[in-house]
This record gives sequence, structure tokens and C-alpha cells, in this order.
Amino acid sequence: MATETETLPPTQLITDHTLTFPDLPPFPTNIPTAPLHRLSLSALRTSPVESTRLFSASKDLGFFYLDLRDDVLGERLLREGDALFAIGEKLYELGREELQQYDYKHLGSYMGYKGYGSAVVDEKGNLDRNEFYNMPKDDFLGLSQTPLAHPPLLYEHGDSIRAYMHDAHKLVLLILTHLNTHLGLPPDTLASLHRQTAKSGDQVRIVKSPPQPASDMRTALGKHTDYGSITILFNRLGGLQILPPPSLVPAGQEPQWTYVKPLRGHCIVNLGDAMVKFTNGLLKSNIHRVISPPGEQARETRYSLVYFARPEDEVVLKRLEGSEVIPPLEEGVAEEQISSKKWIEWKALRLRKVEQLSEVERKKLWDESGLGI
Ligand SMILES: O=C(O)CCC(=O)C(=O)O
Ligand SMILES: [Fe+2]
Repeated sequence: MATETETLPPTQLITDHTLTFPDLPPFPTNIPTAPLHRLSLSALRTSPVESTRLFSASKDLGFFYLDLRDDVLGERLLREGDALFAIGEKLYELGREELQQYDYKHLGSYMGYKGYGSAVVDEKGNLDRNEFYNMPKDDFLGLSQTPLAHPPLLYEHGDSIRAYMHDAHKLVLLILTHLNTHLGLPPDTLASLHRQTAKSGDQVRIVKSPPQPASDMRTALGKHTDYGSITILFNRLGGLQILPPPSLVPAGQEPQWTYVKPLRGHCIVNLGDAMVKFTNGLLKSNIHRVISPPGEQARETRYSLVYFARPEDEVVLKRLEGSEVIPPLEEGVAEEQISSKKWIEWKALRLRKVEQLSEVERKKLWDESGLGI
């Protein structure tokens, strides 16, 4: 892969104990891991070289590690992330029945709770092996006219959730500002489409995937690209896998699903569909999925923490004007006029309409998603 030369060799990652999670079984040393660029937030603040590496990573894989240590914002995010992992564990202790009342799919909303086994994950019509809770930024920051009800526990921890939302968004804006510069867009173009004070689908998600029976392992979260702009992801156990795009796979070989090894002190950053549309395909939003954690880690319950930053609701997802770096549209191509809000609603709910569906109907739902095999 083209990125390989700029990442740490896997052996170096494994021997550095500050990058592993002391209370969890180790990530196995004998499986291949994805060669993500490993960037540093503190270096990004001052180093043009680091900034260029961020742009390269966004153009080839659309995924990179960001070391958050030795930076005031980064260290705060690490602490706030830890607090949210703890809140997540308590949230799921409420139980599936209690949480089910916060599933708002019937109202056309993907916010709130998604129950275990309630979305199709593959072409066979299999169902997922996780549950998650989407906490809408608009509800928690007081932007919604009619906020949804959320578990009282989340309101009790409202300050922690808001602090995390604010800081994760600061990090997103910093990343967008670097991309804005490299794309040669007029200053603040990207930031002005992602104001935290404007209504959007920004959300914090906490995912729980319990251990799976060894005799019946299946995809926990089906393959997808993220729908919005920038995703900030905290993982502790393996399970996340990416499928490299054909452009990064040696000629004659098939792309292979590859684990992304979680690194302590780091978040994983990935770009979503909106960035692809804004840049007419120059920036990448890579396909990923979650399966059972590898090796001994498979015995643990896996939690992960995600912050999705998405363009403001009314932003139309199409090529941005004002850059000479963004490739022009091909002659005769007319872009679809779809708002960020509509795009995300469609993508987030299309595989969740599974109640009382037969296997054949579930397979059809997958076929219609366009996700292929
Ligand atoms: O749990 C993870 O590591 C990834 C979750 C993810 O891809 C998502 O929620 O979109
Ligand atoms: Fe994702």
C-alpha cells in the first residue's frame, strides 16, 4: 500500500507499552493490521509536514490515527472519552427493554437507541450483533425545538456529554481547517458548513458488542462508509476492520479486510461521504465494519465511542466551488441535489426496517442498499 512507508512498522507498535490498554487482553501480535498513517495533534499545531501527511492520509485511505498526548485539547479529549466509556457501561446496564423506548425509527429519526440484532449486516440477510445509542448534539446543546426524550442517566451526565461534544468538535474544526488549506478553498469554507451552533446530525454514539459464541461468529456492524464529514473514534478492543480501496492494493491481488489495532492515547479519525462529495472524490471515505475482536479479546464485551461531525442540515452535498485542487466534474455530469439531513436519514435507516421481515425480504433490503457482497 502507498501509505506503508509513513507508518510505524507493526513490531514497533506492539513493543511500546504506552500504546496498549493495561486492563484488557492484548491485541494478538500475529495478525496483519492496517497501515494507517500515525499523526500527532501536537505536531499538527506547528508542523507543515504533519499537515501535509494529514492531507495525504485523507486522499488515500481516509483513515488515520491521531496521537492526542502532549496537547491540551488532546489530553482533555482522552479524559472526557474515558468518562463517556464509563457512562456507556452504565447506560447499557439499564437493559435492552428499558432502552427500547428510546428507539425513534418509527418517527423517521436515527437518533436514540438501536437495539441488538435490528439491522441487516450482509447479503445473506443476517442481523447485527451490537446495540448503540446515538446522542444528538442538537438535543444536548439545546438547539432542538422538540428534543427527543433520552434516559435520565444521560441528562445526569449532561455536563460530561456536552464537554466531550465541544472538544471533539474543536478537533474536527482543526482537521477541517488543515484540509481547507490543502484544498485551496477560500478561508473557513469547511468550518462555515460545520458550525456547532447550527442544526446538524452531529452525534455521540456509544456502541456495545457482547462476546459472540465461538461457533457462531458474525459481523457485528455491517460494512459501510460514514455518512458525514469527520468521525472521531475511540477503540480499546480490536474488531474494527477496513477494506482498502483497489487503488491501494497491489495489482492482481484482492482487497482484504484488515484489523485496525487500537492504540492507547490515540483516536482513529476517518472521513465520511460528505467529504467525498465536497471534493468530487479527491478525499476518501473508506469502507469499514466491525467483527468479533481477535484472539483472547473475543471474550470481552467491546464498547466503542464515536463522534460523528456532519455538515449542517441544509447543506447540499455537492462539489465545493472556489478550489483549483478539487477536480472538476466530468463533462455532462449533473450532481444530485441532496441535503446533508436527507442523505444521513436515508443512509442511517435503510437497513433498519427489519421488523417481521422474512430472510428473503432482508436480503432484498441489503441488495437495495447498493452495498454489494
Ligand atoms: O465500533 C467501531 O470501532 C466503529 C463503529 C463505526 O464504524 C460506526 O459506528 O460507524
Ligand atoms: Fe463507521
